[in-house]
Amino acid sequence: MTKQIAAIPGDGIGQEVLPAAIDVLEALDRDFEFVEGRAGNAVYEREGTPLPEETRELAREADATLFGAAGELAADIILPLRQDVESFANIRPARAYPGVDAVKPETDLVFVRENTQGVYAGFESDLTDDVATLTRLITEDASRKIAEYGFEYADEHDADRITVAHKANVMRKTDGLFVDTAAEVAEEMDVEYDEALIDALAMHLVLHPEDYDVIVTPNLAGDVLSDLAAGLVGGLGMLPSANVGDDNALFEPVHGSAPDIAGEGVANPSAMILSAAMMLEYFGYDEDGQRVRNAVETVLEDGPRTPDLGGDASTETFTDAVLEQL
Ligand SMILES: NC(=O)c1ccc[n+]([C@@H]2O[C@H](COP(=O)([O-])OP(=O)(O)OC[C@H]3O[C@@H](n4cnc5c(N)ncnc54)[C@H](O)[C@@H]3O)[C@@H](O)[C@H]2O)c1
Ligand SMILES: CC(C)[C@H](C(=O)O)[C@@H](O)C(=O)O
Repeated sequence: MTKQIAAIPGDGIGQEVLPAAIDVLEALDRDFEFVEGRAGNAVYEREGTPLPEETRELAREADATLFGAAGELAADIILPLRQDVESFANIRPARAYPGVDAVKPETDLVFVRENTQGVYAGFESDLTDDVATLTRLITEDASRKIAEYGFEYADEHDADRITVAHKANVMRKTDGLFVDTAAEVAEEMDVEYDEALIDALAMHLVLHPEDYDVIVTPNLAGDVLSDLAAGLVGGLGMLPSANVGDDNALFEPVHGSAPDIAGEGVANPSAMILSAAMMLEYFGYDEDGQRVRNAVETVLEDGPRTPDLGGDASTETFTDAVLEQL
C-alpha cells in the first residue's frame, strides 16, 4: 500500500539534505508518495507565518513526516510539527561509525527524550520590563509514558544499561516527579536501571560514553545531551532522530539549518538519510532500514566524505555513493 510522506525541507541545509534522503528512499522497492510541505523563513516572508496550516494538516494526515531543518524560527516550526504528529518520544541514537574521526569511537547510545514538557510546555512571560519568568511543566502521565517507552525500547534493543537522567536535587517537584515516576514504572515492569544527575552525566558521557546504552531524559536535557553526544561521534551531521507518537511520527536530523555552510552543497546528509532509515523501521521495513544503514556505513568508512568529516565531497557525491552501495 502507498505510504504518503510529508516532506518538509525547511531552511538552509534542510533544502539540501532532505532531497538526498528522498533519492535514497526512491531507490528502494517501496511505494512512497512524497508530498512537499512549506515551512521556513522564506515562507514567513511571503505568507506571514513560517508554518502554514496546510503544512500542519499534511503532517497530521500523512503516514509519516520527513523534516529537514529550520533556522531562527525553528521553535515556531518544529515544535508545533512535533505536536501535530502527537509525538511524545524523541529517539536520538548517537553512534560512532568506522572511518569517521570521532572523539569517542566507542560511543553507541540512544537518548529517549520526553518530547512534550519541561520548559518546552512554554509558560514564559514578562513579569515586568526587567523580569521574565518561565514555568516548567512535568506531569505524572507524560513521565510514565516516556519511562514505559524508554524501558520497552531498551528491552527490544537488548540494551545492557538504562539510565534515567534528572536534576531532582534542584528541581525537586518537577524532576522529582519525573524520576519517582520512572522508579514506579521500573518496579511495575521489573526493569533494572540507574539514575544520574544531568550535570555529572554530561561529564561521564564525555569521558566514558561506552558506559551508556539507553538514556531516558526530560525534554531540555535530552536536547543538550544529544548535541554533546554529536560532538563525540563526528558532529551534528551524524545524528538522526525520530519523534514518535501512538499513531504518527516525524523523522529529522538533530542538526539545524547550518547557516555557515548552507547553499554550498557540502552538508553531510548522513543524519537525514539515517533518519529516513528510522522511518523505514517505523513502517516495519526493517530490512530496507538495515540496507540503508549499511550503505551509509560503507560510504562513511570508505569515502567519499563531506568536509565536516575531513573530506571534500559534496552532498550529492556522498549521496551518489550511498545510492551505488544500495
Ligand atoms: N530541528 C531544527 O530545525 C533545529 C535544530 C537546531 C537548531 N536549529 C536552528 O538552526 C540554526 C543554526 O543553529 P546552530 O548553528 O546552533 O546549529 P546547527 O546544527 O545548524 O549547526 C551547528 C554546526 O554544525 C554544523 N552542521 C550541522 N549540520 C551539519 C551537516 N549536516 N553537515 C555538516 N555540518 C553540519 C554547522 O555547519 C555548524 O557549524 C538556528 O537558527 C537554530 O534555531 C534548528
Ligand atoms: C530548535 C529547537 C526547537 C530544537 C529543540 O530544542 O528541540 C533543536 O534544538 C533540536 O535539537 O531539534
